[in-house]
Amino acid sequence: MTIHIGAETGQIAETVLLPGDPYRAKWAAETFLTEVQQVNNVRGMLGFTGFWNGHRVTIQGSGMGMPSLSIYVNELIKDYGAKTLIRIGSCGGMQENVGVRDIILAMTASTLSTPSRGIFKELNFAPSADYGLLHKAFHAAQAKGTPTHVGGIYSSDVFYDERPDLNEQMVRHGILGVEMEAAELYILAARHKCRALAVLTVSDHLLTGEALPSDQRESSFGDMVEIALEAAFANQD
Ligand SMILES: O=P(O)(O)O[C@H]1O[C@H](CO)[C@@H](O)[C@H]1O
Ligand SMILES: O=c1cc[nH]c(=O)[nH]1
Repeated sequence: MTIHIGAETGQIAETVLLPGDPYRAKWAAETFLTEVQQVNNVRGMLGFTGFWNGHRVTIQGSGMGMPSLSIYVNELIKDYGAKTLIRIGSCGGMQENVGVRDIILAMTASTLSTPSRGIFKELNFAPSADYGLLHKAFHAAQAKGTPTHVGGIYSSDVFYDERPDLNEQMVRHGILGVEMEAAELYILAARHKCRALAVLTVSDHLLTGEALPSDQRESSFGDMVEIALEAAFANQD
């Protein structure tokens, strides 16, 4: 049991999927896992452990933004021994060829700042995904036929952005989408020698203004969860 996670030692699997939304954790656990046990409800940040194709996996909400994710990921790694951490999140599309419902596999995550800024000081560390997970996720997505993009994303500290000039530069430099957690996940994984990846579903588009209606989100998000699970456990069957 930690300050923010009520699970007993041993109740968290080595592989953890991390949606920002705790209700997405509940939906994904109930939809994709068997023998599901709720392992956290501290602050309503729901977490569940169960099995997928015989593999033990935890799905734990991370909250919105890097400071929140940092709390859960620090405790999952340091107190519960998590080794593979895959974010399953929504994001805003930023390129014309990226459509709503498409999947983005975040190879790198640019930022203005992260909770780790203080330790890096003048170093502009480049947060990047675990290549093995990225490679497996790409093949899993291709096998499904889900439109998938691999490349750089932007992890923002704000949802309501006031810097259109910055967005212009990111679009110009090929950034695929914007979300709010992946960069700090990648940094923490690097620091603690864990594997991390962000698998994202495009829920809205910054250039077109298109947004996925809430009733259509579940099925699109399903592909993302399956891709994450297949990547985590590829070659382990
Ligand atoms: O859908 P989730 O995983 O929460 O991710 C995205 O949605 C939230 C903003 O609405 C932020 O957490 C952002 O990263
Ligand atoms: O952070 C996010 C998530 C979804 N859509 C956005 O535009 N931003």
